[in-house]
Amino acid sequence: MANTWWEIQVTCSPLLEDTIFWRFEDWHGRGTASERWGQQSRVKAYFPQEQFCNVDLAALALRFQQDALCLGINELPDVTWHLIEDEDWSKSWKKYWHPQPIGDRLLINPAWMDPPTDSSRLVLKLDPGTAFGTGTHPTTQLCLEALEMRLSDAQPVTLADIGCGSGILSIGAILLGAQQVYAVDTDPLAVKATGENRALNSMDASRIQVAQGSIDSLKVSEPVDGILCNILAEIIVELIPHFNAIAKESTWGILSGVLLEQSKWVADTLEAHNWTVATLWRREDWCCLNIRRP
Ligand SMILES: C[S@@+](CC[C@H](N)C(=O)[O-])C[C@H]1O[C@@H](n2cnc3c(N)ncnc32)[C@H](O)[C@@H]1O
Repeated sequence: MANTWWEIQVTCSPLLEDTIFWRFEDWHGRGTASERWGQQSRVKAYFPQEQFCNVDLAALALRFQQDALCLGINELPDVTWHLIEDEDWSKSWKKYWHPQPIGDRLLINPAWMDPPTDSSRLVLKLDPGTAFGTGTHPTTQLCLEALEMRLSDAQPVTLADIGCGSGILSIGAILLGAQQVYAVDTDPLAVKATGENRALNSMDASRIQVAQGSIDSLKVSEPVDGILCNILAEIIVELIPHFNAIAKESTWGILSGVLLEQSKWVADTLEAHNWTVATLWRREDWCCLNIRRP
């Protein structure tokens, strides 16, 4: 465990907030959080000191400015960073993360807090560690809400979770009634976090089988009923041609991590591989594609 952390703070136009948030999550920022600051947004994240040196941080600030220019935002983001000690760090980011209801049935509860006693929701306990997936990002929320709709008929289904991160979708799926989930992630820290969160939720290792790798590392013995994939569009379009190997005629999918302007590109790729977009759900600049066979 690191003793010293970078606290990076970006004050920017609300139009840039999502991009900054996503970049922080993609770089495995701990406790990524955003809040309104007058007319502006303020996004913060924490990183172990050894992850960046000052030069890296200066380059990162430049990257955010380029993001603003690419999006046609004239008001450039203000980026600051400073080092804080371990104890301050845990107080800093944990204070932004509270129990969070998602959809009608789930409640994401930080591992270090007692779940509320007055809620009838299914409690998903989570300590994301350095992995993506706290439930605060719109793409994760959209996937969980879509799962809730898909699994409400309580059919025993088997799922693949490609890019499982903290394991939030796999665990949410089991809570919502899925029988078994096969999860993979290319990041070993995500594989570890998924295993730890599975245990935190008292789920047997056989219900969520997690492995390091991508779609070809899924340990499925037969086609799955549903595919979950919340990764960036650039990666999803590379994975789509491989979906057929783990799917049957009735298999459905929930894909997110796709920016609205990328949705046509992803839909066209799906159609070229015998999939169709049944519904497209939108939150902020992101969308979630509910897919099935034509
Ligand atoms: C946006 S996070 C999603 C985490 C979680 N499933 C959620 O919905 O919040 C994407 C995850 O995909 C992983 N990833 C990236 N490329 C991948 C690939 N080609 N195959 C499998 N996982 C990948 C990343 O390491 C990251 O943990």
